[in-house]
Amino acid sequence: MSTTVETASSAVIVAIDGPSGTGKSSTSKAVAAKLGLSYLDTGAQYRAITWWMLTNGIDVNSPAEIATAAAKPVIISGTDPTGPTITVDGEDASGPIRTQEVTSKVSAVSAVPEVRTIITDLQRSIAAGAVGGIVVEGRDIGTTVLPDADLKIFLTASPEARAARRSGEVKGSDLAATREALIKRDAADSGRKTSPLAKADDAVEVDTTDLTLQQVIECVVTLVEEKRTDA
Ligand SMILES: Nc1ncnc2c1ncn2[C@@H]1O[C@H](COP(=O)(O)OP(=O)(O)O)[C@@H](O)[C@H]1O
Ligand SMILES: Nc1ccn([C@@H]2O[C@H](COP(=O)(O)OP(=O)(O)O)[C@@H](O)[C@H]2O)c(=O)n1
Repeated sequence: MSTTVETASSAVIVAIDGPSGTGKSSTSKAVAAKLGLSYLDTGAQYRAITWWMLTNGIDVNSPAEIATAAAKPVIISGTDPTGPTITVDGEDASGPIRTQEVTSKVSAVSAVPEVRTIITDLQRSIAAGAVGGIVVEGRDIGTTVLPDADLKIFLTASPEARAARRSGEVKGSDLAATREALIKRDAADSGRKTSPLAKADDAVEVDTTDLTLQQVIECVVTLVEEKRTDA
């Protein structure tokens, strides 16, 4: 299958990658809403397939079992940035995919090549159908899913800043434990064989450690507008 995604000529495709807590989701949603683009959270899709495996008795420590079951769940992503949705076999999965159990297993499930092939195809078809353009965020969008994206951004931030942001979301969470879990997940995502978390050679790197979310959003909006002017 070709990796080139064809969309209407005015449509812009933006790929935003980076590790956990760098601001991918918040930035991508805000940029897409501001510029009238669709939005796709690819992490939510990997979380959804992981949740399905866990609730359907699949041994998530067995890559062979995961591979055999990978094509079974029907995952549908709604791409409105002001209200993104995700369903699995018709059921709203937006809550259950954010549990600690799913977070701790998602790297193992998403490392299985059969899972990546299925989810990557799904992502490409969603991007191709986004006639007004789309912001797609994840770990391998600029390198693998949409290598011809018009603009590629790679967000980074220090582990301390990322852990502080993540623990700020959960009341009573332990900062040190959050930091350790985050570093462990980054290592698994960066170290896997198939389509690891990586910066594309032609991606613009933005270190968000000392930037406010608003500053990051403005930076990305400016980069998209520059691309549109150049086109
Ligand atoms: N530049 C920033 N400064 C402070 N907090 C931020 C910044 N970017 C994002 N956040 C906050 O950090 C948390 C994680 O952001 P999120 O967008 O979910 O990151 P990611 O998708 O990369 O994991 C959210 O609560 C978000 O509001
Ligand atoms: N393009 C992507 C996106 C996510 N993922 C996997 O999905 C997990 C969850 O992604 P996420 O974006 O929801 O993670 P958070 O950083 O938001 O916690 C990641 O840790 C990866 O294991 C991936 O492999 N490839």
